[in-house]
Amino acid sequence: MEPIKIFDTTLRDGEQAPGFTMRMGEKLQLAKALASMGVDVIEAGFPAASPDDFRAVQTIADGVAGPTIAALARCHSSDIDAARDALANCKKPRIHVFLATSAIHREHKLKLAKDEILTRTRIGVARARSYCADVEFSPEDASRTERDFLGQVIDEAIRAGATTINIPDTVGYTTPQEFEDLFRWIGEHVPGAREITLSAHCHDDLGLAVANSLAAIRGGARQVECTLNGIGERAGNAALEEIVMALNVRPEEYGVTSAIDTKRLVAASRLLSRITGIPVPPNKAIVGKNAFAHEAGIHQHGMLEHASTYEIMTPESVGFDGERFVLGKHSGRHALKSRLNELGHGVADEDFDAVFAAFKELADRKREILDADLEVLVVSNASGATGPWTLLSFHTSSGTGRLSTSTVSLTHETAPEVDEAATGDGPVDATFRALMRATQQTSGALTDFHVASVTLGEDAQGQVTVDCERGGRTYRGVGYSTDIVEASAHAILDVINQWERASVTAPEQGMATAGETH
Ligand SMILES: CC(=O)SCCNC(=O)CCNC(=O)[C@H](O)C(C)(C)COP(=O)(O)OP(=O)(O)OC[C@H]1O[C@@H](n2cnc3c(N)ncnc32)[C@H](O)[C@@H]1OP(=O)(O)O
Ligand SMILES: CC(C)C(=O)C(=O)O
Ligand SMILES: [Mg+2]
Repeated sequence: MEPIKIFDTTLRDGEQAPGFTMRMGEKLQLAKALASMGVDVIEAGFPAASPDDFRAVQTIADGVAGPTIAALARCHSSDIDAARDALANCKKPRIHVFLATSAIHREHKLKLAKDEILTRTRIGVARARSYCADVEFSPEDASRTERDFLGQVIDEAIRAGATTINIPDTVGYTTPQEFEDLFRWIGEHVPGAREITLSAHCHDDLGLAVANSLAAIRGGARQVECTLNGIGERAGNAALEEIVMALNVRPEEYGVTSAIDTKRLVAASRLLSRITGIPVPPNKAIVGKNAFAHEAGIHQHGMLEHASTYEIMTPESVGFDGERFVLGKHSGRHALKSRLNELGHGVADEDFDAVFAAFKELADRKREILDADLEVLVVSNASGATGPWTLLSFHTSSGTGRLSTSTVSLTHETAPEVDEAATGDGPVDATFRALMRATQQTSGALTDFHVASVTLGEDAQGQVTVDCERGGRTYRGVGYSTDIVEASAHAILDVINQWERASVTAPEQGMATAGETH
């Protein structure tokens, strides 16, 4: 396995993207995290761009040990001198000089002829080399540059002293096949190209930045330029974590190995996200919240049998400590049973179908089922206090300065559907009255009402506890739902069911029940 250099440009190309500006202390913190992760080169900034950029490069050059610290410069003597000055105290400095070479950039932007590009390249690289033994040259927009001319420019840069030639796909235009071929061509046709390091710098305008970087490696690149989370100009740069893990997971494909401590990838990604305030998309490869999460029942079953069924790398290998098994509407019996067992809520086989049905019903209403939701499911099922009345549906309306109304539809174990309506002081009172009327209860009063959130979030379940008084005794009912009025209806019906069950077993004494409080 040959070593490959990981050149991180999060602090330069990454910071160029709108919304990703970082402050000095934040840059230093990120640079230290990159150094601990084992990146070979940190491009710390573009010193000529602003006094702040100059100071950031200087601070990182002075304060971060380990990696080479690179500073970017145009083919302008003042830019190159600024890079030299910012790197003055650096143990491993690199000046990175660039100049666009494609016809589009030459004619429309730089307004320079080919021979002027060659001259400026020579002068710029030689100046940088007179200051620093490590000089990188980038022919900007290389992938849209005429091949012969690109070869001439690279030759000129190598002869002027460049030790790394970086081939940027500045606008994300190339394809993997074309880029691999370009690197092979440079290695075979440009004198001295095999004596220096060839590097790839890809942008993601067509979503091909990582694929193109990997293709460049196959073509002979031994340095790849990339950013954490793939941030950078427009659609971004190639994502560091994706390149590194592709090399790790498929070494036989690329034949190179990086020095990155992959266990630090997730932490570095999160640090960047926290600094910039820009969240990592959940489906982002390697570092996204869902990168190792499974909700689908078939996948969860496979994972429970053997993790390799649906994972090509372990979460530990990238430092992922997030949720793995997410219970939701797509989950199946295997995953539910396994989670309940983990929580210490083993459910008997004969009860499991009921718990699973209640789980699916809740999952249709709630995006994610959390452990507290499972506890509620198990507790509701274990109480066994479900009948004889069941709430089919309800509707309430209420508003400022007007009575609330509630209509309810119920079924009874031994009777057809019943519909009733009532008004009250608020939707809970109206629902209480409608339920009393529908179930033909002649006495009983709602004396206390308490609502609590079972879990957090906008679709959290509410737990409603009601106390109802009848014949000098207080009966307690509990209901759960993502809608608190519905949870109230379930809680009230829980009490009414206790009354009915009590009157069936001992009608004349009004016997105490499981839900009774004194
Ligand atoms: C592909 C890349 O990512 S390249 C890096 C891009 N990054 C940045 O541009 C961020 C930092 N840039 C800046 O702060 C500013 O653009 C500065 C300070 C560098 C220059 O600012 P200004 O002098 O006001 O010039 P402005 O940005 O408007 O235009 C760029 C100038 O650089 C010239 N230029 C562009 N690239 C190069 C180059 N590689 N070598 C020499 N000159 C170049 C342009 O032709 C233009 O020259 P002109 O002013 O003579 O017309
Ligand atoms: C400065 C160069 C390397 C660059 O960022 C690009 O061409 O995308
Ligand atoms: Mg770039």
